[in-house]
Amino acid sequence: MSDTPKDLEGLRQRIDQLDSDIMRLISERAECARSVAETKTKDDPQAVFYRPEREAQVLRRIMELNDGPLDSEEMARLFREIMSACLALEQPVKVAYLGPEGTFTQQAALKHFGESAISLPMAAIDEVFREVEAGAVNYGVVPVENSTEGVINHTLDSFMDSSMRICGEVVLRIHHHLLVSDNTRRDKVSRIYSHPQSFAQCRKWLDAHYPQAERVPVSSNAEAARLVKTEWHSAAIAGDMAAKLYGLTRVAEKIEDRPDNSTRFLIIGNQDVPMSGDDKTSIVVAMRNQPGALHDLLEPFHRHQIDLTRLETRPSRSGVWNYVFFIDFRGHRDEPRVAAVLEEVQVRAAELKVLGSFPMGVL
Ligand SMILES: O=C(O)C(=O)C[C@]1(C(=O)O)C=C[C@@H](O)C=C1
Repeated sequence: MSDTPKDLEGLRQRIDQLDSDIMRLISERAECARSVAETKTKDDPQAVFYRPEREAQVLRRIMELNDGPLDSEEMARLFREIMSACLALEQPVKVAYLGPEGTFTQQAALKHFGESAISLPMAAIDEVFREVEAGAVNYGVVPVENSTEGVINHTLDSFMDSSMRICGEVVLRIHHHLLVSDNTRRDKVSRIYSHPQSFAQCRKWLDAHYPQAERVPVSSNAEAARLVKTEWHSAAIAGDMAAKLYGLTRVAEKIEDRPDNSTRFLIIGNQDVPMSGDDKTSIVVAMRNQPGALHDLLEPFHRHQIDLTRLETRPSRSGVWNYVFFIDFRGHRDEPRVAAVLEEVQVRAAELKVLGSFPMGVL
């Protein structure tokens, strides 16, 4: 770095030169990806181009190699976009998400697949499942749990009726803002629109700042933002994407009660994902309704020292007062230790479905 020029003109010339080098290297990388695609289709005409385990490895490696000055997440985000563009060159990937446009789920889809993916909004979670199942899109993105409000039951229930598998996860920090339009009389806000989950995540802030305003629940944050455009006495609680989409202004930023408020989303698809080196597995298990059933189910995990990351109970679709358990744990189904546990659980359970093994969310 000792030959780095010090004057503005010299620095800009250096940047131009570096940009040319970066562009040449990105093009070379893209050529490589194109050759990867040819190799994949030569071996298998039905080849799958998107490889979640490889993408996770590429991003983790970049984060490990990086020594600044950009922080590792920032660097990984740049590579996320390069890979997204390379994948689009192999085959554009089509992703359905819980819409409408401007929702946090769209943000999660773009964070996971990058801006070169074609993303299509769906009106409901089961529609996302149906589109993937029908082959109209390659993957789907649905929310599964929020750190403040807990699990999204609709998503768990959709897995019970579906053969879809989980191919990945993405965690998004959720920041809510109070938004108004140019027409809003800010001192006269008497109605606030938002999704019920967002109201719940901002309850204390609303009680403190807008105790008198009517809270009107709507189907999504983006819908809340859309409604505000036409009413002078209304505001919306929504995120940045919705604010940008509808040209709204933030009156108050990051109004969520908990600063670590985040939502986990799942990537659903038709493929079994190989090991990436840092994976998670999701299963759904129905136990016979008898004393000690939950203990019997969990005991093998404890004995094989497998780390459970989540356990949810949902009413079973068959029979009153029967329950199924959704369990997430660290490890991949191809690891011998995990395979052994799954075999034992299979014997003890009335029914076991492996929803998928997939890379832990990287970004
Ligand atoms: O390694 C592959 O299989 C590729 O297709 C290349 C590549 C990449 O750009 O690095 C692109 C898309 C895949 O999802 C994973 C990685």
